[in-house]
Amino acid sequence: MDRPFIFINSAMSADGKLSTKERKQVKISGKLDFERMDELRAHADAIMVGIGTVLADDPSLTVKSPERKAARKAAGKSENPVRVVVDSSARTPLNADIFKKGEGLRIIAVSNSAPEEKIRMLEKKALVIKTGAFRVDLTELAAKLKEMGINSLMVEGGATLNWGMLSAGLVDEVYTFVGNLIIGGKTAPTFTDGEGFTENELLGLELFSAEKIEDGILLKWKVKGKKN
Ligand SMILES: NC(=O)c1ccc[n+]([C@@H]2O[C@H](COP(=O)([O-])OP(=O)(O)OC[C@H]3O[C@@H](n4cnc5c(N)ncnc54)[C@H](O)[C@@H]3O)[C@@H](O)[C@H]2O)c1
Ligand SMILES: Nc1nc(=O)c(N)c(NC[C@H](O)[C@H](O)[C@H](O)COP(=O)(O)O)[nH]1
Repeated sequence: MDRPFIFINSAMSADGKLSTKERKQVKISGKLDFERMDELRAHADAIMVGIGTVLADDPSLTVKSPERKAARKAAGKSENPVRVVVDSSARTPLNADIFKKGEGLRIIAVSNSAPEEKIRMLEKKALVIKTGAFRVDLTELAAKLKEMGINSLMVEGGATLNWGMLSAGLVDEVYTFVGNLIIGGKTAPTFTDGEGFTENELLGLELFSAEKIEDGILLKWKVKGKKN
């Protein structure tokens, strides 16, 4: 395959929302689900988020457990997976936590229409990859990551990037933790936003695991391709 193995891991409310209508982060996962997420991060070659998530949550995307960081080191890897931001217009703030915290390569994926001056500033902190005219070409980006030796890629949202990856046929597996709360709001981000599929484009999934974790449930799906 000319791209890495790609999976999405997200936490959503019982009504399918990723955050509130103000795009404010909500604690959906409990301690055990955050531990599971840390384990997934520690085993991934790279983690990817959209610029919407960086602007809303300012995540560091680092491995948290000292034991897992040490295990990565012992295996000759950096403490953290490569951190990738999909950011067509190069809006990533220069003081974002992904730059401030932890060691390891950062990649900012921009489009060819991103402002050159901002790209030069980002290049002091990260590798900048340009693909696509106005929007990052996710297929080309995935192929470039593979060329760099990235064999497993964990996508951590948000709603628009999930759509971009799923609709481009770039996702092998989807892990959704469904938490014990309702967020509501028709403008609150859901697991997959974007344009949405029409009736005859729907994406089929196969459930391969359902596990109760604290007061929620973790569902694991394989992506099977077009449903009909
Ligand atoms: N609960 C969770 O697990 C979880 C995880 C991550 C984010 N979130 C939430 O999701 C929200 C952010 O989601 P969002 O949808 O606003 O932003 P996002 O993180 O999905 O980023 C979207 C941006 O990615 C960029 N992009 C570039 N090329 C693209 C392409 N080809 N396809 C798709 N996107 C492309 C665009 O600039 C787009 O605006 C926040 O509220 C955050 O708290 C929740
Ligand atoms: N798995 C998960 N459960 C949640 O309940 C929740 N709100 C998020 N939200 C994802 C979001 O982007 C977080 O901000 C990053 O998971 C934080 O990452 P850092 O700790 O900064 O590395 N993710």
